[in-house]
Amino acid sequence: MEIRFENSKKEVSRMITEELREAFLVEQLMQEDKITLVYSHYDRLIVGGVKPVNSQVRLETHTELKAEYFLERRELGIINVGGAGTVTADGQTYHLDKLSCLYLGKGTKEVSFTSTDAANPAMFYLLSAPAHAEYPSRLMPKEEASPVQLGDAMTSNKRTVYKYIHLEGIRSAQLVMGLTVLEPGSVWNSVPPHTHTRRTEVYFYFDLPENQRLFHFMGEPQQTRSIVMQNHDAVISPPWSVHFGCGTSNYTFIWGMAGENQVYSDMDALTVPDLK
Ligand SMILES: O=C[C@H](O)[C@@H](O)CC(=O)C(=O)O
Ligand SMILES: [Zn+2]
Repeated sequence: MEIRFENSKKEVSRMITEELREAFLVEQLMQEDKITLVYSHYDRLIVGGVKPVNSQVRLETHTELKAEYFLERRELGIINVGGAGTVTADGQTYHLDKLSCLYLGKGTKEVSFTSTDAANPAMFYLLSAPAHAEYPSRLMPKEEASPVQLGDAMTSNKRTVYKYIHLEGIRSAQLVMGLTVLEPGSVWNSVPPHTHTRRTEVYFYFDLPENQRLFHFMGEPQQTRSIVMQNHDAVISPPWSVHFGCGTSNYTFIWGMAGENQVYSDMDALTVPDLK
């Protein structure tokens, strides 16, 4: 597991492209038959991915956690972005079709991932936050994730937000998680943009065709920076940073947050002309 520490606003404002990518971009999370994990010190979020093909893959603890098992003091949100698969947690088997979400609460000891069909493997996106209270594990298919329509075709940002782990959905100690599907022809996500110093956010982009790219914007609103991303890359958004993107094609993304509170609508809104 890779460990990444924080960077100050001032430091970030002076970073060259490579430094910015090294600090915030998490590349290619979906590796065959192994778990990729990055521990960010922004709200201690762990971002990861696993694509089981030929074998069952287990979630192991890591020396940095000083824990007997990964979820001893943590909770985990899982969203499948591939073919059908199963997650087994302490003997209980959960079936996840594409875009189903599974929440595993603190105290879950054994976690493993399998694909139903090796020819169309599951791809599980993982986001974990520290948890000091136990909430029940729960599966939620996309159909139950309260869709909200946002944006307009005229501003190329027509999209549907699905919330899974939040105050009115799957309850958690601090994790908030869901996904946003852009309509064909719409390419701008999270515009008009916002910040929320109360929470760190991580974006994971998928269903972006191989030879297309996503321009993810970060930084202070009056000093934006961009990171060019590919399908299955994630990006860490510090609490003080804007987070929005534009694709050269249609795409979908998972957003996830942790921090001071769990109120989804508690954003500090910006207008497009606020940006520099
Ligand atoms: O704080 C909330 C997150 O940035 C996302 O939910 C926003 C988003 O998916 C969108 O507007 O498209
Ligand atoms: Zn946000």
